[in-house]
Amino acid sequence: MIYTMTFNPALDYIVKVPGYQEGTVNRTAAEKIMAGGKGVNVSVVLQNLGVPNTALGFIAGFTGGEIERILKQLGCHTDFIRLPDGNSRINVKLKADKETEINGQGPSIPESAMAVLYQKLQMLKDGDCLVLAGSIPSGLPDSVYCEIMERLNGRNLNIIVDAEKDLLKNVLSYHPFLVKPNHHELGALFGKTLTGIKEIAEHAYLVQEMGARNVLVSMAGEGGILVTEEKQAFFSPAPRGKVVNSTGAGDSMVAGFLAGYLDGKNYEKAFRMGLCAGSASAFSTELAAGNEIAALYETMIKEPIKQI
Ligand SMILES: Nc1ncnc2c1ncn2[C@@H]1O[C@H](COP(=O)(O)OP(=O)(O)OP(=O)(O)O)[C@@H](O)[C@H]1O
Ligand SMILES: O=P(O)(O)OC[C@@]1(O)O[C@H](CO)[C@@H](O)[C@@H]1O
Repeated sequence: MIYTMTFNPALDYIVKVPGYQEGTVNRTAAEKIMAGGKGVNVSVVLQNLGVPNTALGFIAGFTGGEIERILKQLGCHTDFIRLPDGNSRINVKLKADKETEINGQGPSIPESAMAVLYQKLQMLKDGDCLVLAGSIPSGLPDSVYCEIMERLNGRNLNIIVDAEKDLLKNVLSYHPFLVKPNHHELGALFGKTLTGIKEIAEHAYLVQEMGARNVLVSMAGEGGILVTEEKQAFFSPAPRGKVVNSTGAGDSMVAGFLAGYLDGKNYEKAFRMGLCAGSASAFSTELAAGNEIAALYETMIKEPIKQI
């Protein structure tokens, strides 16, 4: 079974505001509310690919209720912990000439709720996957993903981490199965701006030396790089298409990678599926549907993936 864990789920309020101007009243040309948060998005895309999974996390208030309702409507299985106070955040995604995001802080998570989470995680069995994805509400320490991995140490689990800065750095020594920074996040780990495939791949190898088993680096429209535990490195450009909404492209990539990997344990297939799921979401108003991912995969399978 696959579990996704989102500490800070959100309602994503996606607004199109052509000609947006600061300091004045702007009117939207289109708007949409979606359930969001990185682990939540992974769950939705896995579900769209027909891969059973459970979305774990904390929700609060009327916004939390709406997140759960939307996910159920999409056919997702959820097992959220309800917090006593506050509201799950609303993250604003402003699509104008440039894309601007305002992500909320989210409700605080009391120790009693953390205890319920740790209890719940005891249900994970050998062979299960756990996706730890997204930021954590302020008030929780940057070591919280480590704490989870520490408690699960010794079990035969595949743990995937999609996080940045110390939240990511701290888990590496626990040997996660996969980490998926984008190339900016990868550079930030080393206090650098990375350019070019060679430099990005070299730093992906460094992250592997720090403990990650597999490192998948997403590069938005430039594609991605995968460094595997078999010491192979692949680069592929992204499938071509018209970008409509790239929110959640990275999460879709994680879902596609996992779905591809679990179907035959082949890293090249997993990488292709990751790229296709990421791009299919970027080319769609919502997160990618299974048939949209499959259609890109059919095109992409005709081209060999470059080993670097
Ligand atoms: N402009 C684009 N054109 C084609 N594919 C794209 C584009 N943007 C994203 N993708 C696809 O999605 C994958 C992940 O994108 P990206 O690197 O933007 O992830 P991310 O930064 O984690 O995104 P997010 O935080 O918005 O989920 C890319 O590797 C690519 O396959
Ligand atoms: O604030 P975080 O947890 O880093 O990111 C949250 C978020 O921006 O990530 C998803 C896209 O990847 C969105 O659904 C959501 O709003």
